[in-house]
Amino acid sequence: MKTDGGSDAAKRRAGERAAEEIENGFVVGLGTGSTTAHAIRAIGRAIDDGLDIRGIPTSFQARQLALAVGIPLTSLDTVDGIDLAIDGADRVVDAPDATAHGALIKGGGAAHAREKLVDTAADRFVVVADPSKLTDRLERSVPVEVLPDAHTVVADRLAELGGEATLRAAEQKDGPVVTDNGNLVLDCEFGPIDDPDGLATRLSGLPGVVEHGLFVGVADATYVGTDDGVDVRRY
Ligand SMILES: O=C[C@H](O)[C@H](O)[C@H](O)COP(=O)(O)O
Repeated sequence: MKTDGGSDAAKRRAGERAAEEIENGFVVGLGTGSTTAHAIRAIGRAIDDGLDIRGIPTSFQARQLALAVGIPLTSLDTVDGIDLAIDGADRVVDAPDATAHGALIKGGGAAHAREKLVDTAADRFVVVADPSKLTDRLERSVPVEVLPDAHTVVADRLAELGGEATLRAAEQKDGPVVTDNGNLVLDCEFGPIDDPDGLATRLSGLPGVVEHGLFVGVADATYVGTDDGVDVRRY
């Protein structure tokens, strides 16, 4: 599984705390990544103890883990809604006085397209993170999932927006990362992103872009695991 540093104990505290929010009968969006994996394992243990819920995974990885720990699965087109989504993030803006407070960059594991679909469909979306993910403003590259035929055209459009795009390369395969949806990922460096909402709108408008990793105004709370507990930010 891809990881991005951070303490595993802090990730576990955040994930397990978020899993405690789940009530009997919930439909739960199951995010992707090493932090959410702790929530998924905790949900599996709660199911062993009698909790009755259904999960909607956001990736192949989340689905495999959910199956392994015994979470009954369903799909977006089978349910009336999602009660709660739990998902990780690569960066979380932690600046209460800034309009971007709570904005996220996701997609370090190339799962952001399905994650955004599920996270935005949920009545409540809780981010789980360790302190290494918190930042005053977004500076990390933005993952942009593109149709395979579109990667050079989109890279040119991203350059016009001031970004430098790199096609994400696979690590144990020659060639690019191919997403769960059969697409490619451009990681785009914009430098400091002062207006994530505006950039998100421009990225969404580019033909060939399937989804980008800026999540602005989507999260309802972030649970930050620490050395000895969990700090909660509500938005
Ligand atoms: O595509 C992957 C997702 O957006 C992950 O939720 C994100 O990369 C955070 O993963 P982790 O909890 O492993 O840092």
